[in-house]
Amino acid sequence: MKIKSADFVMSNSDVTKCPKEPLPEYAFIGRSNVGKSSLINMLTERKSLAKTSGRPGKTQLINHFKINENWFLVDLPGYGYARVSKKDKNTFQKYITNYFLQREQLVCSFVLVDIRHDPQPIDMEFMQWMGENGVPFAIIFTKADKLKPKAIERQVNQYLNKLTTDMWEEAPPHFITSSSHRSGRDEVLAYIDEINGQFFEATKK
Ligand SMILES: Nc1nc2c(ncn2[C@@H]2O[C@H](COP(=O)(O)OP(=O)(O)OP(=O)(O)O)[C@@H](O)[C@H]2O)c(=O)[nH]1
Repeated sequence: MKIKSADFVMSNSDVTKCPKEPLPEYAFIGRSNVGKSSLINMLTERKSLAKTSGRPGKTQLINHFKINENWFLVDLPGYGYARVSKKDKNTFQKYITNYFLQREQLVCSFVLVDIRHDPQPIDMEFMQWMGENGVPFAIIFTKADKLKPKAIERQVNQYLNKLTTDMWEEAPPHFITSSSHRSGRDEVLAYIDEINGQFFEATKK
């Protein structure tokens, strides 16, 4: 997929105020500092569509970007940031939960995990919650440039084994990416393209 346009549309914390256009939507979520902003900038070929920084936990809203005038990319707040107060955490959980459960045009979410880390309870719990609530998702492993191929394979297998042993028969789709090396981009975009095709085919009927 060629990215012809990528435009910021709005930020808010209320799912009912999200854009009304019936376009397929893809949410990106993961632990703070996982490399989400860098990934979004790599995918869209924009230097700072999503703001990158070394300061974890800065995105606190549901951020909509319109891509190629025919799908939405949604940048969600990072979870598990220790310095966010308990009150903020509860508010965060509520509006993010509402977003996942109520946003009809959300066709797939990408859960980002740092490939260097072993499966963390917070990520597993989140994926389990997505599965239980029928929210389709794929996993994006980030920062693959930090590991050698053998170690990448080991980490990916660890995740997939854990998911298939503890949760489901089949593991969700997964992608291995590095924003620093610009790898995995074509695969993620091809996947989005494929789902977009299915979405527009289904809405024609
Ligand atoms: N080596 C390497 N570092 C990366 C990669 N992607 C991001 N980083 C670094 O990881 C840190 C966090 O990156 P961000 O893209 O800001 O992460 P984020 O998930 O948006 O962070 P939050 O604001 O906490 O949500 C930065 O120091 C990035 O330079 C990658 O592919 N490879």
